[in-house]
Amino acid sequence: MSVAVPALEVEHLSFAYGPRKALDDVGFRIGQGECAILLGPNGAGKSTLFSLVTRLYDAPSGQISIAGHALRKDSCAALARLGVVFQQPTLDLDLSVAQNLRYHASLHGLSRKEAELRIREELERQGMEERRDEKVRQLNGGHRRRVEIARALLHRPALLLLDEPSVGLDVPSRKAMVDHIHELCRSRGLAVLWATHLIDEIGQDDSLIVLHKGRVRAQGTVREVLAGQGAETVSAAFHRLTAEGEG
Ligand SMILES: Nc1ncnc2c1ncn2[C@@H]1O[C@H](COP(=O)(O)OP(=O)(O)OP(=O)(O)O)[C@@H](O)[C@H]1O
Repeated sequence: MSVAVPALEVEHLSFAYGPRKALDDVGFRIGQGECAILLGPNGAGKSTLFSLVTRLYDAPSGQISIAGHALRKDSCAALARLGVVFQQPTLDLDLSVAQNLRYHASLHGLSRKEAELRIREELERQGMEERRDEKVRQLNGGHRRRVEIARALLHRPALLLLDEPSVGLDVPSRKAMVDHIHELCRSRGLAVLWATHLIDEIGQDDSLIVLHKGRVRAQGTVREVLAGQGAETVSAAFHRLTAEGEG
């Protein structure tokens, strides 16, 4: 992939549930190595956006491209470059860590040998290698999340979607996860779209996309969004942006 190709490009994306508009002409780009935080109050359209990027729903209008592959025309190539961690855990609790990961690797067509190499690499990266033969049921919430992130990375995606992955984690587990994701962006050039309500998870170098009532209200680096709102904190900028149009 050339440097100029964004990991995710969304153009003129709209979606409605019957008469209810959920997304209205949404557009943004996420470059390689960029960690983009998606902020929005309840009902802003975050889950709808994720459902369209993962192709759970088809977008009737607009265009989504993942690593240069148009999702509608070239969906296999586009989805092959996508990793996802859903809000609800999706591991099989009665399989071991390694079995869960092997299953995912085989779905992505990795050879057994390549799968074993990558499983070891991802588990080591998160300090989980010695837990590989334990059943997922025996792991705590933070460790389960680590396995889910390892699984989402096995096929080396260009873009990782994270849907509030830190919900329910204790403070040390959250911090470990946030640090790990930022490190992946820096060291591997992984691009991330991360939906969260937790403003303290945002890093200095992250970019922000603020969604409200189905429209992008602001996007840019943390500094640009703060300057645009004349705000000192992300929290203050967020409240200004999402108070507009209320009532
Ligand atoms: N299945 C559905 N049928 C009808 N309306 C829906 C459906 N799912 C979502 N909506 C509506 O679409 C809009 C966007 O919802 P969405 O769930 O995408 O927002 P969200 O930002 O993910 O919210 P939350 O933070 O609460 O998960 C809301 O007005 C919501 O009520």
